[in-house]
Amino acid sequence: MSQSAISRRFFLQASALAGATATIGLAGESKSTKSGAVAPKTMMGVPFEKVDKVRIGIIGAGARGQSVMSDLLNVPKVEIRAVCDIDPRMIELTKKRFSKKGLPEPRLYAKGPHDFENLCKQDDLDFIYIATPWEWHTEMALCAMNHGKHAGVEVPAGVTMPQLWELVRTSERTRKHCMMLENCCYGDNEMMVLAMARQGLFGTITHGEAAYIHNLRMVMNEQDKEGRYVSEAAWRRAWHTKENGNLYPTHGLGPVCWYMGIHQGDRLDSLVSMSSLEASLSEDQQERFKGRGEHYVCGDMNTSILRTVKGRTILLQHDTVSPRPYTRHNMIQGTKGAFADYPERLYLDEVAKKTRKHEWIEGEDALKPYREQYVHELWKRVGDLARKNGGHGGMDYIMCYRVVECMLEGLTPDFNVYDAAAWSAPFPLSIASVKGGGSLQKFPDFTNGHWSGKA
Ligand SMILES: NC(=O)c1ccc[n+]([C@@H]2O[C@H](COP(=O)([O-])OP(=O)(O)OC[C@H]3O[C@@H](n4cnc5c(N)ncnc54)[C@H](O)[C@@H]3O)[C@@H](O)[C@H]2O)c1
Repeated sequence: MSQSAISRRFFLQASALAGATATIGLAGESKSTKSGAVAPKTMMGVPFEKVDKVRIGIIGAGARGQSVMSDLLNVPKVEIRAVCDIDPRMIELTKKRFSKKGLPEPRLYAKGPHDFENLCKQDDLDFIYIATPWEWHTEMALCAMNHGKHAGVEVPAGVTMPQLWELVRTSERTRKHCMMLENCCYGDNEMMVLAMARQGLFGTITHGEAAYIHNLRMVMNEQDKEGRYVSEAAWRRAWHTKENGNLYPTHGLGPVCWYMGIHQGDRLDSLVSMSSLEASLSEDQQERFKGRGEHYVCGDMNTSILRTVKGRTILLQHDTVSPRPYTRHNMIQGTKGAFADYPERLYLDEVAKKTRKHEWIEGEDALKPYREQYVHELWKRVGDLARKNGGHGGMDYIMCYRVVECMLEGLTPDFNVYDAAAWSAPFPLSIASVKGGGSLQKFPDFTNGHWSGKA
């Protein structure tokens, strides 16, 4: 097993976080390519350099940036020293937040769409968090790494294959981490299922299901009193006029990749994708606004099927326009059992054999003993604080806390640039597959062989 797999296993097995410090000092190894040239060193298993406080810059202080800022300010040993946004209202909100907390105001950057480059040059920053519209993520993460900072980028990390490759190459060249901050990996259910998967409760894992099904029709149209678009209405709807595929793959996919141990002995290999017709967004626009003169091309429901090198399959869906309740599916199937979410339920072959009933174990009382047995160590330690302080039921606080902890203790991050690239790749690959009538698309091996643990 590779060193990175070992360090991750410490973390993923829930009870041994303290033991993870044993991985300090690991370094990636060079690898010769066929042409004889030396490939850049991998970032797999590379720990953060240890720091005694974490100095953070934030690019994008909109809805998400403000929420994560609030979480970060509740994590011990964090200093937010710089904030950038092109919208003066977000700069004002930031000022108010800091003055309310009695904290020194961070350096503020608001002089246009490229002022973030000046933030990246500020020399007293360790980590730059990026929460801007998708089209900016890669450029900003590259800039952060090129100026010697670790990057923490919102989802997805990039929207084209060349962008994802550039992130990988830049992280390897600069030796800076590029983490895509997939907060859903840190949800209490997701971390519990991770512990179950790692401890073999599901047997051999064969299949998973993931999704981002969230009716965002209101969000995509919100306007303030002056008629200006609010938050994601300013940019998200525009993507529906340009691309047809899975525009937001990572919230469901990230946790399933963790359960399957992707990049710890398995790798995403191929994908096929189809989209339904487009109808919900245009009907809604027509009904509420008599249309906006916009033409939507993104099918309401996009369904992709992914296959891993080991032969596991993942159903991955995206629908942000249809009227139905929220789900990320969060489903995992193995030879001994399954878990599915929304609502959460468990199926164990050994229980079914005893009860002779093919029924889910569901409901608070029935699931309680499993929750108690498999609660993740991080949730045990900081779950109360997370629930009190954190966005999205506490998962955002747990994620912020964990990133900071890794930097303070000099640990290998829980995910790296290869995860960012592979989990984001269904964005461009599904678009290509839909264009090709459901054609098969191959995932490249972003890790240069290091996924197998043998390279
Ligand atoms: N992980 C999650 O749970 C989660 C939740 C919501 C949003 N997001 C992601 O976070 C990102 C931001 O989403 P949001 O909801 O905050 O959107 P938003 O529109 O509210 O915020 C984006 C901010 O970026 C600023 N911005 C745009 N271009 C900029 C530039 N060149 N330089 C500096 N600032 C710039 C905007 O002024 C705005 O304040 C998106 O990628 C979104 O997908 C993630």
